[in-house]
Amino acid sequence: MLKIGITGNIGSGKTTVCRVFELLGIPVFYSDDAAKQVMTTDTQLIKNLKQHFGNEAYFDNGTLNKKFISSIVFNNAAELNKLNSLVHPAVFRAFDAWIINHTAAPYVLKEAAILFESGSYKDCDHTILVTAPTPARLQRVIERDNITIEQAEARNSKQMPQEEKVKLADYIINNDNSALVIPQVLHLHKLFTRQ
Ligand SMILES: CC(C)(COP(=O)(O)OP(=O)(O)OC[C@H]1O[C@@H](n2cnc3c(N)ncnc32)[C@H](O)[C@@H]1O)[C@@H](O)C(=O)NCCC(=O)NCCS
Ligand SMILES: Nc1ncnc2c1ncn2[C@@H]1O[C@H](COP(=O)(O)OP(=O)(O)OP(=O)(O)O)[C@@H](O)[C@H]1O
Repeated sequence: MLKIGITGNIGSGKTTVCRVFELLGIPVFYSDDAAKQVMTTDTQLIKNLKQHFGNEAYFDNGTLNKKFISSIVFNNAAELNKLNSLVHPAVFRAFDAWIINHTAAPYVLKEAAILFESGSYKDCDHTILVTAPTPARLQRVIERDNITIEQAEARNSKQMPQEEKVKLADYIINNDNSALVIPQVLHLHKLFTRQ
């Protein structure tokens, strides 16, 4: 079974594109969601995160204080690296456990915002990059997450530039509204299922 990594910079529309693959019956592992999941269920990881970021990283009811963590990591590269080094091994384990339940699928998608930055693209048979121009991407996340342009730019600046990712990706899905997304998805689906 093929493992396909799918990524794109913040606001590119990778989650939206993944929903189309799901409509075709393709299982999608959402790394961002998995990260949030392990950060609230893996007791050793929770302990390590509290030890490093302080008890404020969690609310009293055990939920993650995303605003607090974001305010630290998206303004400091070393802190983001530390967060990544604590969280990513648990996400990789979650993916290995997840894929066991999807061996009947012709291929699976691993959606990750930082597929190339984290090096996890090396474990994938192919990679897809979802692209859109930076101003459109920032505008989308400002509206989706109700954040300021400065906050959106800070997050964007922590990611490898889209033009670098274009060089690394095997396939591109253009989501700038100049081309329809569904035919691009169907084209790749045919390739991966050898239809
Ligand atoms: C910092 C956290 C708590 C903020 O949560 P919040 O719900 O507010 O934002 P969300 O997760 O939707 O992230 C917003 C966007 O920021 C970008 N982003 C998230 N994590 C990272 C990261 N480690 N490096 C660079 N960009 C990132 C992505 O484009 C993402 O879609 C959260 O992003 C997190 O725990 N990140 C670390 C885990 C991680 O690396 N996740 C990404 C894939 S495994
Ligand atoms: N072609 C498009 N035109 C306009 N809005 C779009 C388009 N594609 C996606 N969006 C919207 O832009 C926002 C970002 O899309 P989505 O959440 O799929 O991006 P993402 O790449 O997963 O982002 P992030 O890395 O921030 O999680 C969403 O609100 C989505 O509905």
